[in-house]
Amino acid sequence: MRERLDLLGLFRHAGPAVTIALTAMVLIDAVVPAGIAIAVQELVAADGRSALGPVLLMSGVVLAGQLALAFRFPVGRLAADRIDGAHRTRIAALVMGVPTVDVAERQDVQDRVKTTTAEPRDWVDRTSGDGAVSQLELVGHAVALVSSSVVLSWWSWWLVPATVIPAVCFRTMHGRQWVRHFRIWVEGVLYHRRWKYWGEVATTPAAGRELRVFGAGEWLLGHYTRDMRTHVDPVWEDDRRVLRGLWLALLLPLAGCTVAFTWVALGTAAGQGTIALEVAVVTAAWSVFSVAIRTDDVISLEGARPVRRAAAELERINPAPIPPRAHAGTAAAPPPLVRFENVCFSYPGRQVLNGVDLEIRPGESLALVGLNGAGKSTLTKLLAGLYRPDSGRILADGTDIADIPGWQSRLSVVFQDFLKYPLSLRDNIALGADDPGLLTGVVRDAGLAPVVSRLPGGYDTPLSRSRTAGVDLSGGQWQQVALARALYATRRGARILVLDEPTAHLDVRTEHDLFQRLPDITEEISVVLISHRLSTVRQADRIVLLDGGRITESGTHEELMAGGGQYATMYALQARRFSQGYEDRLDEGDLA
Ligand SMILES: Nc1ncnc2c1ncn2[C@@H]1O[C@H](COP(=O)(O)OP(=O)(O)OP(=O)(O)O)[C@@H](O)[C@H]1O
Repeated sequence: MRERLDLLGLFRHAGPAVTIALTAMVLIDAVVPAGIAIAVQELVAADGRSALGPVLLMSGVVLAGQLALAFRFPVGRLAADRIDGAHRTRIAALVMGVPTVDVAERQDVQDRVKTTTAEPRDWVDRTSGDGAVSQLELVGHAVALVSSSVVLSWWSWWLVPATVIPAVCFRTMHGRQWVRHFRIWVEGVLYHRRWKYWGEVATTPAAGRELRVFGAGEWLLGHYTRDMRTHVDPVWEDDRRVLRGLWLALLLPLAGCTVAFTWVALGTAAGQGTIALEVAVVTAAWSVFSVAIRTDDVISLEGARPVRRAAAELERINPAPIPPRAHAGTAAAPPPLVRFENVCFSYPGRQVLNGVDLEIRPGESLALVGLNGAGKSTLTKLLAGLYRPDSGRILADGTDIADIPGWQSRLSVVFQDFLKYPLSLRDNIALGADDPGLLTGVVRDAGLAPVVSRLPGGYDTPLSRSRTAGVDLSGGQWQQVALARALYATRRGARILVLDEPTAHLDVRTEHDLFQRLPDITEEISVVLISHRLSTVRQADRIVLLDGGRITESGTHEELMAGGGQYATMYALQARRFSQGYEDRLDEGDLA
């Protein structure tokens, strides 16, 4: 019951006009049979008197019914779409509202997000909006039953249970058959996906080449048929069962109608009621029957249930309000002194940081180096407050960053896997906080100015081939866009700039130019730079080496080289390989 009320409550997202219009149409549709019964009664009873009134009544009822029928689907679609829009926005806000990313990364959270926001692909898939509209229609069915019952009771109140009870029993039985059918279908959905997959493989040109060359067509069709039969055999078997059961179940409302028709006919013959009343009652009994056999809402309600449940479970993740951005023009505070104190952190089943002690001093450029998988990116995500340490603390000017409101707006990051928005260059950099005065400067600093001059629409060129007049950029140019985005945030108040492999896709010259400019463009900002190219990090004020979950070396390039530790070994090895023309990344095997 609660789930059903919740569904009706979703109409608050459809807007009052649409909700009122749809409710009116559903109610008109529901009372049309009773209205026709009354109009027919009036017509028959007119008998010689002017039939103008009854004819007008009949015309009005029929017309209203037809109009309601014509508008019900588009208005219902509009309501469902608005509800779905609000529902999906709410889910996105819920997930976005969690300041750390560990919750969003959880498999159970991902599964629920997928369930609750998926577009319907198969006949069993339904959205929240579909469920809400079906629930309203169910209310309409109840109104239809009540209004027809009123007409039936004019003959005898016994006619109401005699017709309505078998009709409700039929609806319940047939509804259960549909729910069972639905569940059988859903149980085999894994095989459904598989045979869909085999079907796609069989018909795509790329796969077609391989299948022909390797003569694997028969093998693939075998899989296709086997998986399809595994899924559809139980469904077809249940189809047959439903059809067999439907005949038996239909006997119930038919028996109710037959009793009503016979009773009324015999009564009229015996002079118990007028012909006019008989016609009205027979029409109402037919209406009860027709309401009983409309069970299409059952699938919508059942299909929307997992969507609603997943949404309710996501509601429990308890989001915080999305933190405000730092604003341009506000006197930006100087960069803080950041201290990692004995920080430990694990992903599920894997400890990555094991007692990190580290200082990021105000305004310094700090290079963080280490082998692949050492935990460098993880450390910067902890700094950005995207994860919380399992133990230990990260302090900014003595306060735990978890207790600093809007901490994330004080940072700017170029992530290794930065996003490429299919939007204009302007939006890709400003992310909606447009300030033309800042844009030109960061584009120049990121080395993007020549690219912008070649774009057909300048800053407003969509960076996606799928958009009208859109263009795509090269990997290196996209990286410059990500850098410009990060620099833009620093101009708006961020005071720590994290660069995680910011030049991995840049050519040597562009990279060299960028690092030459970096000290000037990041003045009064702390910079944390992660790079595998040790030739580029050597210019940093300080270099720290992360190994075995701890900071094991710290100093300037010269100090670390003189120390002869792991950094010195890595540097020497990389310099040698570079001079021989090899790629300059190192992994554990190189140091053995
Ligand atoms: N979201 C995650 N869930 C589970 N494990 C993760 C996740 N992100 C990273 N890891 C694991 O944590 C370890 C450290 O990863 P991280 O990306 O921090 O290393 P890194 O030093 O930045 O590596 P690279 O130099 O290759 O970029 C790796 O073993 C990685 O597989």
